[in-house]
Amino acid sequence: MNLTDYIKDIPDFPKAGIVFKDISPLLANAAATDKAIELLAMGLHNFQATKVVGIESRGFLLGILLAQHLKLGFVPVRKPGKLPGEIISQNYQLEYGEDALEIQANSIQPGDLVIIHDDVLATGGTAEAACKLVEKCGGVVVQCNFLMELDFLEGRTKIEKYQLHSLIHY
Ligand SMILES: O=P(O)(O)OC[C@H]1O[C@H](OP(=O)(O)OP(=O)(O)O)[C@H](O)[C@@H]1O
Ligand SMILES: Nc1ncnc2[nH]cnc12
Repeated sequence: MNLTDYIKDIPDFPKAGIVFKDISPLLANAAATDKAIELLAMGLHNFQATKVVGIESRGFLLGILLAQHLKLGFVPVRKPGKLPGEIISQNYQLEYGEDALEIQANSIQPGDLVIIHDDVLATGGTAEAACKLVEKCGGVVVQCNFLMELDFLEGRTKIEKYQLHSLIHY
């Protein structure tokens, strides 16, 4: 099975000039989803991870399945104003402007070994902010894990100090 058969290019979405990588066909196919999780999890047992962190919103979809597959708890990193209780925030640069991500302060304990999952690594700002949030909580990022990496955007340069694994490169 070739997972790229289940990822559809949508030209000019959400803006003109962007080719959006739509994972809906993959999610709609149980065997393809299963294969993606099996491949994402490969080698991860070696990291002795204690948590999987998924980034809102598409990072939740496979992130929770990955956490279950590894028998680990799942922790959401969310866009501002979505999480209750004590939260920790991290600002990051977008192509134009700034955004922020948040995590619940007690969701990661000092010493937790964390796998960060998202569907896409593009410019890398989102993943870098998620890594910083985990570290602000005292956790250690043991791997950043992506279904897809858009190589031409060079997002990996922002998170080059971490272990990085992307299943599919464009
Ligand atoms: O590497 P970057 O340039 O930071 O971009 C990658 C992020 O962009 C997308 O999320 P988006 O903001 O579209 O949100 P969504 O997952 O809720 O659709 C994707 O799911 C990653 O989280
Ligand atoms: N081209 C793209 N397709 C899907 N998600 C993205 N996130 C950032 N760039 C993306």
